[in-house]
Amino acid sequence: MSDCAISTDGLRKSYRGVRRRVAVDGLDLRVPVGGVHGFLGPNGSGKTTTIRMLLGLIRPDDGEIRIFGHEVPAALPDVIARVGAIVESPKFFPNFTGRQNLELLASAIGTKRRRVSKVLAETGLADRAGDRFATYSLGMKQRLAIAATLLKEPDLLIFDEPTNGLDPAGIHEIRTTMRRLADEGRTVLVSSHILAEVEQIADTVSIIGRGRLIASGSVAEIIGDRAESVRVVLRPDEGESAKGVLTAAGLTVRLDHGDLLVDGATDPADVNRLLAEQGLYARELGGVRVGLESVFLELTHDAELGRTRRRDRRHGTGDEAA
Ligand SMILES: Nc1ncnc2c1ncn2[C@@H]1O[C@H](COP(=O)(O)OP(=O)(O)OP(=O)(O)O)[C@@H](O)[C@H]1O
Repeated sequence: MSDCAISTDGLRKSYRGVRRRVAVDGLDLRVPVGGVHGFLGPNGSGKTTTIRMLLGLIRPDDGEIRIFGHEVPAALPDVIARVGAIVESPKFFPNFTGRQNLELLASAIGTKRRRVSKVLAETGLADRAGDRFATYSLGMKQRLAIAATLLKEPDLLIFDEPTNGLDPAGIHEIRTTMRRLADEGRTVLVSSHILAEVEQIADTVSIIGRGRLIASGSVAEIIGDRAESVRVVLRPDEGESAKGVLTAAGLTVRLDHGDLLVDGATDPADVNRLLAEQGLYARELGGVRVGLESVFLELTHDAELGRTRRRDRRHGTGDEAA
C-alpha cells in the first residue's frame, strides 16, 4: 500500500452511551499519494470519527490504519511529523498579529522562524501578517490555521470541514489554498458534506454513508455513465404512469421536482417513443449533465434503503419480494 498516503481496512468504532452507536462500520479507505482527496458523506456518517482515528486521537475498536505505510496508532510517532491537521478551530491569541502567533508556534515546535514568512506567503496572508488576529475575517483565521499546520512541512494535510461557517469568498479562498498545496506535491484529505464544493477541487473522492464506503475513485469515475440523464417534463398527473412505462422498459427513473430523470446513457428519442406508444406526450425532453451532488444523494439513498430492507427482513416486517 506504499502508493497510498492513507489506507484503512475494516475500520470500526462505536460510541457507548444509553445505546451503542456504530459511527464507523468496517471502513476500507484508500487515499492516493498527491492531490486533493474529498472525504464525503452526510452529517453523522463517520467522517470526524475516522479522522480522529487517523490522528490517534481516539482508538479504533477494530481494523487497520496505515499512513504512508506506517501502522497507526502503533507507529504514529514515526509518521506524525509528516502529517498536519485541522480538526477543530485552533486557538490563537486575538491581540497578537498573525505573524506573532505563528512565530510563537514555530518556537514551540522547534521550527526555524524564517519558515513563518514562507507559510504566510503560501496561504496568501503575507499582506495582513502584521494585523491583529482579532481583526481577521473567518476565512483569514482559517488560512492562518492552515499556515500553522504548514510550519513543520507536512506531506499530508487533513482538514475536517475546513469551510464550515465561511461565506462564499472565504470558501473560495480555502479552496484555492487547498488546491495550491496539492499542486505543490502534498496530499490533502478534506472532509465535507458540501459535495459541489469539493467536486471542483478534488482529484479523487471517497463517499461514505453510515460509516461504510459507498463509492471511491475520480469524480469522473463515480459519475460514470450517469453523466448524461434525460429529463422529461410531463403533465403533473402523468408522472407516475410515465415512470411505470419507462421502468417496465428496463430504464432507471427518478422523480425530480415533478419531472422524470431517466439515468444512464439513454437516447432521448427512445424515451420519447416509449412514452408516445402509451399515449403519453412529453412537453419537454432533453439531456442533462449530472453532478456529484445528485450521484451522492442517489448512492446514500440506495445505501440507506438497502439497510432498511436488511433490518426489515431481520425483523420480518419488510416486503420479502423486495
Ligand atoms: N463523542 C461521541 N459520543 C457519542 N456519539 C458520537 C460521538 N461523536 C460522534 N458520535 C456519533 O457518531 C456518529 C458519527 O459522527 P461523526 O461526527 O463521526 O460524523 P460526521 O460525518 O463527521 O458528521 P458531521 O458532518 O455532522 O460532522 C454520529 O451518529 C454521532 O452522533
